[in-house]
Amino acid sequence: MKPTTEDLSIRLRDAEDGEADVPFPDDREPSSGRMRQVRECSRQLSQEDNAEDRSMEWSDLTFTIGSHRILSNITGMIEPGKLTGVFGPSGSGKTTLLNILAGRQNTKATGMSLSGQITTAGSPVDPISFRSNIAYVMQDDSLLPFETPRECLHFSACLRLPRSVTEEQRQEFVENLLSTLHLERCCSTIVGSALVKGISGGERKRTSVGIELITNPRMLFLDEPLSGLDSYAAYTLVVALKELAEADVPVLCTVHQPSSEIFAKFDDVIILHGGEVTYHGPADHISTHFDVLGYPCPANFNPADHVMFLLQKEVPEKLQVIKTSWLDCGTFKKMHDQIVSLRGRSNGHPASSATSHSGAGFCKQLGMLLVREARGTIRNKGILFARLGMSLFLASLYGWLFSGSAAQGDNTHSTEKNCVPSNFSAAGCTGDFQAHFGTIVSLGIMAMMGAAQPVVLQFPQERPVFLREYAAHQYGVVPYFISKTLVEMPVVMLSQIVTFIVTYWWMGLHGSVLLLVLVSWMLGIASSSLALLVGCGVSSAQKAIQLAPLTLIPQMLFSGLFVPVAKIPLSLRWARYLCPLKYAINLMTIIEFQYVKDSIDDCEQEFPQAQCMQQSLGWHGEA
Ligand SMILES: Nc1ncnc2c1ncn2[C@@H]1O[C@H](COP(=O)(O)OP(=O)(O)OP(=O)(O)O)[C@@H](O)[C@H]1O
Repeated sequence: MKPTTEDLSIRLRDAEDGEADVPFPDDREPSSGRMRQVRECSRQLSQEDNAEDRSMEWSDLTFTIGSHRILSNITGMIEPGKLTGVFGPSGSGKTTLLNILAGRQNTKATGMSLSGQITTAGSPVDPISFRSNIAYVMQDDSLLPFETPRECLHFSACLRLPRSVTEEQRQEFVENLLSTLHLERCCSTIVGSALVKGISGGERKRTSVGIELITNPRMLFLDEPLSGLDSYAAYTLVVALKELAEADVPVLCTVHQPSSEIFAKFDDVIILHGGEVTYHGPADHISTHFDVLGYPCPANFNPADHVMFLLQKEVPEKLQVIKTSWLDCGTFKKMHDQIVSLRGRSNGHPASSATSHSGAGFCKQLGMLLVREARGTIRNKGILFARLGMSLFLASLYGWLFSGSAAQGDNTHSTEKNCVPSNFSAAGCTGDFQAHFGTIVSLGIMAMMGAAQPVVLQFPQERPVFLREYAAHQYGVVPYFISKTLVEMPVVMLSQIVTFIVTYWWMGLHGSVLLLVLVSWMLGIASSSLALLVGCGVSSAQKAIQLAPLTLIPQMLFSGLFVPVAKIPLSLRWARYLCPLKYAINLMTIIEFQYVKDSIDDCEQEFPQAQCMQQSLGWHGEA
């Protein structure tokens, strides 16, 4: 005969009574030496002590999007001293639960609704305003590829620890953290990326954890920290997390498929299925729980695998029985009573929220960002040489294409009568003048594109790092932008010098080479700032590439090459004031054609070509 839900509940209670010497929650003896030292050190350095508030409880959490119930009546808690894992099949709601508790899930958009209560040490919290108290390590590591683990930790320590902390203390803390996370061997190797080999995935993950430990967080959440790691790297990371938990920081992490060694490291586990809890309690009690429900774990079988297979192969009616039995069992009731008692003690007082603002002032932020940006630019030799190589190649191509096209005007001042340069054809603004003016416009366009193109992709790639650091109040937008621009300036200058060294004599230009380099450099800076703006407005590199022409192509239309300024419809003519390219081309043509300007002024009435040039260049108040 099939056991009823009531029978199962009684059997579960009996089984739990037999284990009365393992109370929930259990008080394990903290074993970690080094992690505890790091915690103590960060607590002292950040001058905060909130050890008592380090628990989180949630009850009856239900989250729906439209008609889709993603989480259903979830109740649970995490406590200091414990490493808690959230397990479950794909799509069971693990990430959603973690994000809601961490205040990183948008729950207020149209069609979304969240109900239930979240408290910390019994005091109600709004997860979004409490989020700065929770360190969160995302599934994809947000680290800069050309920084080393030591530099990442040092950067974070400089900007997040209070100003009273000395440089020696900071360095000592960083070294301590590196050795606690077993990062000594790779501390001077770059992090790397998909294209550049760097430290291993496990080391990257431990670096991310280290960054979050700088400011003494109340709790640490990690989304799928073991994904992509080999079994040993995954194990060492879990050992580090366990040590951290034992040093009084509750750690909650989602895990897809833990090995038995990893599973054994967890103190508590939450098993989700279809947005509902099937088990939440001590990891070493899970086999007994499912055994009582009629699903004994075979000998020498990983209990996590056993439960995961069970949840995926069992029919819906039986799964419903498992879920109902959980709400009826003693483990759940003890946890529920503990939550009620904690909330009763706090008397509904809202939780204190320690907001961590940058420990550094504006100049310190700017200095740190400048050093990091310059370091990244110098180390990223591939991109640096590609930029300079591209300038060299394009300059050679342009030089070849326009070779000598500007040189023919040298006889301009030679005769009194023929005062307009000989390169102005009788057909008007076409022919040689067009080629001469074309050299200037194409140099301008090259400066604009060459500076904008690399930057437009840069921010979308760095976006996760910026968002993480900005959310942690490490620095403001202004120092970030200034540092990027300041580091971009010498790079743009270098590529303009390369361009003009190749083209100036080859094309036979007349204007001052220094002024031409200066103007195209300013154009490059303006264009890279514009590209940064486009990059900031979109979430991915692909979108940035698609949007970039929107800002660059209209500038070319107002350059004066395709249609003279005077012929642009009045209703559109104002737009040229928004185009750095137009300003630069005006300046460059004034510099380049200065030697014929007087002649053109003198001959304006006599030669229609001269008037045409006045219009193209925007002289006589048209610019
Ligand atoms: N914005 C959304 N709109 C509709 N459904 C969503 C949305 N976000 C998540 N879901 C659904 O919620 C369920 C839970 O998603 P969640 O990412 O939390 O699962 P998970 O357990 O973390 O899965 P995995 O292990 O594969 O990452 C899934 O069925 C998913 O399709």
